[in-house]
Amino acid sequence: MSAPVAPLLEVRDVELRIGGLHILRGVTFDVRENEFFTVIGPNGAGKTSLLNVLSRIYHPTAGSVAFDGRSLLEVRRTGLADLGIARTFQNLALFEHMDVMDNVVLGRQRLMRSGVLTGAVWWGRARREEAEARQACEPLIDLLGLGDFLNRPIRDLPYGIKKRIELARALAVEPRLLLLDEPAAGMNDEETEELADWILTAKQELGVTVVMIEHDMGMVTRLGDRALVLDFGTVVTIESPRAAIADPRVISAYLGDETEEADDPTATGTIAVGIPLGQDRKAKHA
Ligand SMILES: Nc1ncnc2c1ncn2[C@@H]1O[C@H](COP(=O)(O)OP(=O)(O)OP(=O)(O)O)[C@@H](O)[C@H]1O
Repeated sequence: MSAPVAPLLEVRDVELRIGGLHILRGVTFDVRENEFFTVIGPNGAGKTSLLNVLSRIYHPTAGSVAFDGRSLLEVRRTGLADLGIARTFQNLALFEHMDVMDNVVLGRQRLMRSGVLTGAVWWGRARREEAEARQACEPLIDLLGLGDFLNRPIRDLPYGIKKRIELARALAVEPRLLLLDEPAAGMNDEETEELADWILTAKQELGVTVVMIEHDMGMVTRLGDRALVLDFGTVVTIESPRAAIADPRVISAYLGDETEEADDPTATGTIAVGIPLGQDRKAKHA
């Protein structure tokens, strides 16, 4: 009998308190290698805070986070790329005046030995490395269908393409684990559908493990192997996305006190997206 494979990411009893707020409460889950793991939950549930813990922006008050058997809590944020962890943000973080290729190549910095300063000294080596980095990014540019936009400044491109460039830049790190924070935020249905295709293509071709926060339930059910549902910083359930959005505990988490007034929240495939964070929800964090 073969030994069970250890999870790639192990999160145990994570607590996060900031000021008077208790943001994450005993959050525990595993992500398996090659899995597409999604995190859903109402506004203010703690999803981005959880991603901030995984990407070392927030240090948890208690609990442990291990990546490939090693504690992440001893790793600096700047060391994540070396470990093979990359992240995208809810708001685009691209250099608007630079072209597509330059933005994507920036993602490879950790793989280049010459930094900006050493580059000034070892000009020749830096030039060579940059040329190699550009060459190494070409298959990724092709994979994500960005070839036609290569030398265009980011600022001239539509939002949907910019999101794809951000994905390419994160993938240029050659990560084992990719953290996506609401990739479909601000996109229309068509753009969302298209981005979902690109994410799936990248995942399949590059064999990367993904943790994705997303409000668009169509995207979550289409891409996700499992969904972790957070509410008030607590894990409500971890199950297949379809089972999760039909789970009465999840429906009631999304609807809060409005359960009796609402029709079937899953009917549109976008369960309760945009339900505002009411006073009751805020009070419960304290
Ligand atoms: N640095 C911080 N300082 C104070 N409060 C914070 C901080 N970070 C997060 N919070 C609070 O923690 C709670 C959870 O926020 P978080 O952004 O993680 O939720 P979310 O589930 O990602 O919400 P949304 O879906 O609206 O993005 C919120 O009440 C938020 O105001």
